[in-house]
Amino acid sequence: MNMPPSSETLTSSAALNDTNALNQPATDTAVSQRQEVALPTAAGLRQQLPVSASLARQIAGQREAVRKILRGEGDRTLIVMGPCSIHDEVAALEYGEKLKRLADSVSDRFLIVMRAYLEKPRTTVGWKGLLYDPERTGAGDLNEGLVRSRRLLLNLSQMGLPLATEALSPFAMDYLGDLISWSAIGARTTESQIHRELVSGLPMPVGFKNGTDGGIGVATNAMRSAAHPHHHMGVSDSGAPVMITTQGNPDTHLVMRGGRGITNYDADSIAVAVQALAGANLSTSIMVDCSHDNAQKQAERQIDIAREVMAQRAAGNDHIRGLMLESFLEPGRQDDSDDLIFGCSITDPCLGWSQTEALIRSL
Ligand SMILES: O=C[C@H](O)[C@H](O)COP(=O)(O)O
Ligand SMILES: C=C(OP(=O)(O)O)C(=O)O
Repeated sequence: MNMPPSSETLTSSAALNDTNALNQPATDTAVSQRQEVALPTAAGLRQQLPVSASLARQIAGQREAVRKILRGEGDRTLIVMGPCSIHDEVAALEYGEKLKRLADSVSDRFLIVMRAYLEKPRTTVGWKGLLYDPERTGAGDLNEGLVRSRRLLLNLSQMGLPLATEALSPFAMDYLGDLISWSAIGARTTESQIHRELVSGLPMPVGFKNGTDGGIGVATNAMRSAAHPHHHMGVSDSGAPVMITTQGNPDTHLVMRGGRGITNYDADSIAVAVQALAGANLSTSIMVDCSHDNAQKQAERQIDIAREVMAQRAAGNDHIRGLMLESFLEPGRQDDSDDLIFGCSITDPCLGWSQTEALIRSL
């Protein structure tokens, strides 16, 4: 049966026959509804704020130290700890100084890596971190955010601290990744193919968080995907669109953070996860995130969780290789305002410094 052409078909075939229409630039609604502001290229920012040869050697050594722990070598436990997010560089540097002293004093038992989180994934909307909106006005200023983020990472690295971050924008790592020794893919993005492709090309160990529903299947799929080579679209160091080919990242692991209000740091949950990882022929090294759904947004719960997890490790569970803690100078959290408490989180609640120090020494 001959169907009459739809009005859409008529429009497009009319346009195809109209050479003038073909020569007109398309009015693309997706493009016309956004504004663009030029950013520096990744190479340009790295040149403006360079990593010296000795700092690059330090970071290569720190990545290797993290890798060894996650590969099961040695007795040390990796602890990734620091603020939920950094909104104030002065407070972050003060925290970094304290952390460095603490890290040095327990370095026979722990490798402490500072959380230097500059991008926050939001459940819906909210402040997205220093990188996106350094003045926290809501206007966003990525030019300023990139410079301030890189300068802060450089200053913290120069103190001798290994640094951790969450890789959220697939482009941010080109600007900052040379300063990072361990990276997370968050619960909200572990299922994303784009993030798995990104990890496949990253030069540092990466922890995939379990999904926000608490299930580990998404993270184990992520580990399999990220271990694989990929071809994907991206932007070169000099700002051109390119096809990127990655080799696969052999150093990924699972981070257990609970989900949907249910915790998963107990021995049974960890045993189930180890079995699933072993069954999939993946690394059975596990980091327990003592915060997020495991702590049910109550920062102090991290103390008991960290102790309980370290007790499992002391009892012989060698699969547990790392802990994550959210900690800052002051305990708790605050809503953003013009009258902020110095060193207190404006995102998730954190342990204060004295609680943090006491906890690490007790472990
Ligand atoms: O770690 C921080 C938060 O849990 C995460 O960014 C989500 O925050 P939100 O639910 O407040 O948006
Ligand atoms: C957002 C974070 O964690 P998750 O992805 O587990 O919610 C975080 O560690 O800051």
